[in-house]
Amino acid sequence: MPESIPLITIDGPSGAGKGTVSRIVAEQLGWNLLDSGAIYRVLAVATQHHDIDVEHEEAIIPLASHLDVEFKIVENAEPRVMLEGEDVTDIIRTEEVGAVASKVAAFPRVREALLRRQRAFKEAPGLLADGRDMGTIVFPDAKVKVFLTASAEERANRRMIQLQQKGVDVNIGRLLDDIRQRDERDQNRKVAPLVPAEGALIVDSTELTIEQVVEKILLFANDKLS
Ligand SMILES: Nc1ncnc2c1ncn2[C@@H]1O[C@H](COP(=O)(O)OP(=O)(O)O)[C@@H](O)[C@H]1O
Ligand SMILES: Nc1ccn([C@@H]2O[C@H](COP(=O)(O)OP(=O)(O)O)[C@@H](O)[C@H]2O)c(=O)n1
Repeated sequence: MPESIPLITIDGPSGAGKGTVSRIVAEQLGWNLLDSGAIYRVLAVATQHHDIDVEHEEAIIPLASHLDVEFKIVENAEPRVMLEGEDVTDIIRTEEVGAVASKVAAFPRVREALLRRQRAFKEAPGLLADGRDMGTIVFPDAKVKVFLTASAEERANRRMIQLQQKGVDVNIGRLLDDIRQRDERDQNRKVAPLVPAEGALIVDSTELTIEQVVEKILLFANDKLS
């Protein structure tokens, strides 16, 4: 019965550590993982492939409804993200695609079109879902909700290190501006704005290691689920 499938949601701004921590927690629990941001990012790339104006909600809705996205599981590595059969795993992680994703994500009917697809990830033995509205809109009944954040400076710094490790040339000032703009758009949009869900554990990871964040979340989850 779907009601009995346990859920942990982790929402928060860019660079807070949601993806990293979600992967570790899901692996430790042996649960499924939903990286909802990847779906918005794939949609952003799809608008570019199909020459669709990102300001034009009506044109994006059919693309969102029929988005041909697949997460290919690879042993001991990150899943590969496929759009219409093409591997877009690396392209979707760029800051440019993140910015377009947050534009298309501001359209209410585009979000609506992606709801069912996200909810379908709820399968036994459990689901760890990360994004912006996992605890507020997509899975409001989740027993365990976390809001993971960190200062904008720390998040920009983490992104810089992450991109440098991939060999990408970065400018910290520009990264910080991008992060602030995306925060502003995600927090102030009319539908599904980025806000902590009621009852969420708020974790500020600015001064915490990844291990400390994982430990806090697992403790909270154990308590809520037992
Ligand atoms: N608590 C932490 N301390 C230091 N670095 C972190 C921490 N959490 C995550 N990171 C690093 O920050 C970068 C961004 O994390 P990520 O999980 O992609 O964030 P998000 O999914 O919230 O955008 C990654 O390189 C990750 O290893
Ligand atoms: N559940 C979600 C997930 C992402 N998004 C949008 O998609 C963009 C990219 O999400 P992401 O989670 O991949 O971004 P990062 O936190 O990894 O930078 C965000 O800036 C949001 O605008 C959303 O609106 N709702």
